[in-house]
Amino acid sequence: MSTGKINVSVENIFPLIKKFLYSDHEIFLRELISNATDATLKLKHLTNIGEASVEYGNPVIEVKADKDKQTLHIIDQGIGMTKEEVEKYINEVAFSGAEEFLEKYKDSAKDSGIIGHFGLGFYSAFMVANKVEIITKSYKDEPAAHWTCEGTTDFTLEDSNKTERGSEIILHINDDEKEFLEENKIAELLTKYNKFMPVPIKFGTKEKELPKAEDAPEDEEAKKVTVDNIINNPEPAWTKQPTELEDEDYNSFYRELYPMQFEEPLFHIHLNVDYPFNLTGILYFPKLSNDMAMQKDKIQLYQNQVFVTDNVEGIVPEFLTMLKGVIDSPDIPLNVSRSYLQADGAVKKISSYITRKVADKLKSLFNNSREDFEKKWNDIKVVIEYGMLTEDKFFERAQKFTLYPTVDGDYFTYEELEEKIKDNQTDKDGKMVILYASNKDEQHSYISAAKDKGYQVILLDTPIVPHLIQKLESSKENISFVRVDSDHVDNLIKKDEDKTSKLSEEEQTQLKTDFEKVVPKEKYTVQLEAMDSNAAPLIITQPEFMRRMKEMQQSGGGGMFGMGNMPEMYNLVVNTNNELISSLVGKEEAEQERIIKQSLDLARLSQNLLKGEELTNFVKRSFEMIK
Ligand SMILES: Nc1ncnc2c1ncn2[C@@H]1O[C@H](COP(=O)(O)OP(=O)(O)OP(=O)(O)O)[C@@H](O)[C@H]1O
Repeated sequence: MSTGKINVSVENIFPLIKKFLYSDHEIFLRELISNATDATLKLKHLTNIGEASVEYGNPVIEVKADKDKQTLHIIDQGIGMTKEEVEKYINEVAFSGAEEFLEKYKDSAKDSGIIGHFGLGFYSAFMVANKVEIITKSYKDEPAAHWTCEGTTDFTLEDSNKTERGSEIILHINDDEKEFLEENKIAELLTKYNKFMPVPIKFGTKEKELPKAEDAPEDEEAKKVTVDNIINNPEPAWTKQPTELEDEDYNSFYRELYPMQFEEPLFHIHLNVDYPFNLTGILYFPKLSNDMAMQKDKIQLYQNQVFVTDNVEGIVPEFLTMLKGVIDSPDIPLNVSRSYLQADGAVKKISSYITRKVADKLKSLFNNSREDFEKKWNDIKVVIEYGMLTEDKFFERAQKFTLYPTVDGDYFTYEELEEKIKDNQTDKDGKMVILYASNKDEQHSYISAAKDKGYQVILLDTPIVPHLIQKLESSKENISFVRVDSDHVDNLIKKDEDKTSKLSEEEQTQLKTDFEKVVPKEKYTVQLEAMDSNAAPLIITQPEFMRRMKEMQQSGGGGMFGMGNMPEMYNLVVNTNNELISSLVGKEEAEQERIIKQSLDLARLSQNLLKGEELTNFVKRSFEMIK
C-alpha cells in the first residue's frame, strides 16, 4: 500500500477560475469596481485613524474604454499597492487582502464597508481579457509597480513611473468579448451593479446647463459646461437614518430604483438592524393586483451597496417577494460569485426579522390611521392574506390588523366582526357562521337574500381565499365560513325554525318526480324546501365543501385529491311555497315541462351559468313568449 498527497497546482486552478467560477462574464466589472472602492475606503479609514498622512480629498473611480486599443481601464485614487503587496495580494490567488485588512483593523474597520472577501474577484478579469495590467502606486512613499499577466501563471512585475496615488487596471479585451468596450454596454452594467456604490464613479463627461442670471432675457440660451458623468448615487436613502428622511425622500428614492414605474408606493418600511446581524434596507408596498406571479422579484439585494441579485428567495419570506425595494446586508452568506445564496441559520433569522418588521409596520399603520389603512386594504390584502397562509408567526400577528370588509364597504377586524354577528349568525349547534361572497355582482341575489335576514356578508375575493378560510376555521373554535350561494338562505345558518310546506307529502313527492324528469340528473340534485313564499321559485346552489375543495385543488395545493377535475354539481332548490311552483301540481305534462325548463334557465341566468347555445335558445324562446 502507498499513501501520498494529491498535488493541486496553480496551473490547474487558474483555468477553472477563468471558466467556471463565475458563470456570468459581465460581473468582472462589478468585481474590479468593488476592488477600487475597497482601495478607496481603506485609504479613508487609514486617514481617519491617522495611519496615513495623505490628503484623502474627493476621490473618484473612473471607468473608460479605448476602442482602438481594445482596452478597458478602471482607475482609482485609493490605497494602491507596493511591489511586495502586488506579489502578496495578486500573485497569491485566493489570498484576500480585504480579509487581511479587516483582520488587522478588526475593531475600527468593521463598519468601513469593505466588500472583498474571497480573494478571487480580481481574476474574473480574465474571463473577458487575454491580458491584464495593474499600474499601481501605494500611499506609502514607495515606487509604483507595473504588473502584467496574460492569463497564464507567468507574470512580469517591474517599476513604473506612475506618480499619482492609486491603481489603474487595464484589461486587454478578447476579440469575442468586444461588447464590453461599447459605451451602452458599460453604462448598462454600471447602472445594474454600481448605481448605489459608496465612491463616485465617473464614466465619460456630460453637458450641464448653468443657471441663467436673474435678469437674463427669456430667450437667452443657458450656458453649458462639461462635467464628469457620475453614474452612481453614493448615498442612497437606505444608508441614512429614518429620522433624516421625509416621505418625499422615500418616494424619490423609489423613483430612482424603478424609473419606469409611475405609480407611487402605498407605504414604506425602513429596515435597520445591527445585531445579531447587520441589515439595512427599505421595502415598499406597491399597489398590487390579484395576480401574484407577475409582481415577484422586484426586491434588490445589495452587499455594502454593491448590487448582488434581484432574487431574494430565502432571505425574504415568499409572501413578501411581492414587495419592492432594497435590502443590504454584508451578513448574507453568498458563494464566491456572489450570485447564489447559501441557506443557513443566519438567513432564517434575517427572514423572520423582516417578517416581524413588516407586521409591526402594518399594525402601526392600522393603529395610527385606520381610515387610511382601510383605503389601502384592497391593494395590500393579497400580501397579508398570503402571509397569513404561509407564515404562522405572521398569521398570529396579523390578527390585530387583518380586515374583513363587508359587501357594503364596512371594514371589521375579526374581533369586531365576531361581536357584530355572533347573536344573529350562530346556528342551532352553536357554530358561528361567517357568510361571504366572492363576487358582489355575480352573487347579487344571494347577497340580498342574506342581507334581508339581517346577516352581514363579507367580501373575500382573492384567489387564495379557499385556503385561507380553511386555515381560519381550523385555528378558531366553532366557526365556519359559508359562501352565500352555497345553499338557500334559510339553510345557510340552520336555526330551529321549521317552515311548513303549502303542499302535501304526496304532492311534494309527485313534484320531485316531475322535476327530475326534466332537469338533467348529472348536473342537478333536486331538493324541495318550504321557504318564504316571496323567495324565488328555483335557486341553484353549490355546497360549500364541494366548491371549496375544487377551488383549492385548482389554485394549487390542499383540497382533496382528484376533486379539481370533478364535474360541476349543483343543488336545485325548489321553493314549494312559491306560487309558481305550487301551481305546477296537477298541470298537464307538456305545460309543466315548459315552465320548469324556463324557470331553470332563469335560475341559471341569475347564477351566470347560462351560456352559449343554451343562452341563445333561451333568448329566442323568451321573445316568442312575449309576442
Ligand atoms: N484597485 C486595487 N487597489 C488596491 N489593492 C487592490 C486593488 N485590487 C485588488 N487589490 C488587492 O488585491 C487583493 C485581491 O483582490 P481580489 O478581488 O482577488 O479579492 P478580494 O477583493 O479580497 O475578495 P473577493 O474575491 O471577495 O473580491 C485585494 O484584497 C486587495 O488587497
